[in-house]
Amino acid sequence: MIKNILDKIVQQKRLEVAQARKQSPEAVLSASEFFSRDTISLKENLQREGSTGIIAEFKRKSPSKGWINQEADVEEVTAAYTKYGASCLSVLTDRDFFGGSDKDLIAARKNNIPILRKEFIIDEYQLLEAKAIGADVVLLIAACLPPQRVKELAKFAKKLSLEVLLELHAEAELQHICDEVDFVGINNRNLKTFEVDVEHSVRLMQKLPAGKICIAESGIDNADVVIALRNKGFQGFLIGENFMKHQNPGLAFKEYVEQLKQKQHES
Ligand SMILES: O=C(O)c1ccccc1NCC(=O)[C@H](O)[C@H](O)COP(=O)(O)O
Repeated sequence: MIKNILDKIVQQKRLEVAQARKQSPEAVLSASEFFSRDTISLKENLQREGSTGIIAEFKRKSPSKGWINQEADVEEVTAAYTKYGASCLSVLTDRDFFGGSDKDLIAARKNNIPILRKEFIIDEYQLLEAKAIGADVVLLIAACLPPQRVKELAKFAKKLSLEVLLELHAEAELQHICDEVDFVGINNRNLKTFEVDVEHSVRLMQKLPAGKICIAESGIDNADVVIALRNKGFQGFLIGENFMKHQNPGLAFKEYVEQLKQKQHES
């Protein structure tokens, strides 16, 4: 029985992985021009003095909103995100639910900042793919994986020099946190109702073990929220729709960062 959207997405991923493995076996992936490149560290970027901490997402559509920006040009948008101070790019590579593709990430790779492959990872093959298309960071979603699989996949990612963001939605998933993950993300979007509540990340953060870099995800719609979350100890802020809903997401990002800097200066 399908319980929420993630179950549906994971079902689709199983089919996609089986098909992709036939089309491009591991040896093909490891021959990619990006496979041997040195990855760029998000950890270092987030800890850099003056970092905005913003992980700016290229997101054309979503299960909760349908099409957000069907026309957006990935090269143009990610270049602007980079130019105006993103600490990292997040690129959705899922086609069916988010309108993304591996090609989008390859296009975003022209920018010299870390890139998160935003994907629903259930298999080591997808980590090889991430490396082959030029990602630096991968996402593991606790709600899709048992704790032991998080550990195995995170270990495999580290061998490929990929940093790992573990995403939590609920307190019951705290047991998924392991030494191999670099960042713990708390997603504010309820997967059953799609409601977003930024206070969710604040509440759950208080239960996290010390020592992990925390990233707040979803529904962060203004600079005041970033400041409030930073004051609570978050170092990263994953933001998609708030920029992508504008005709010119890069300009929306620029204005957001200007507001953030202005407010930080005043406080
Ligand atoms: O965005 C959705 O509707 C969604 C539905 C089901 C699973 C994941 C979903 N989003 C993935 C994300 O984590 C967000 O794209 C990311 O946190 C940015 O969120 P936002 O700033 O609210 O676009």
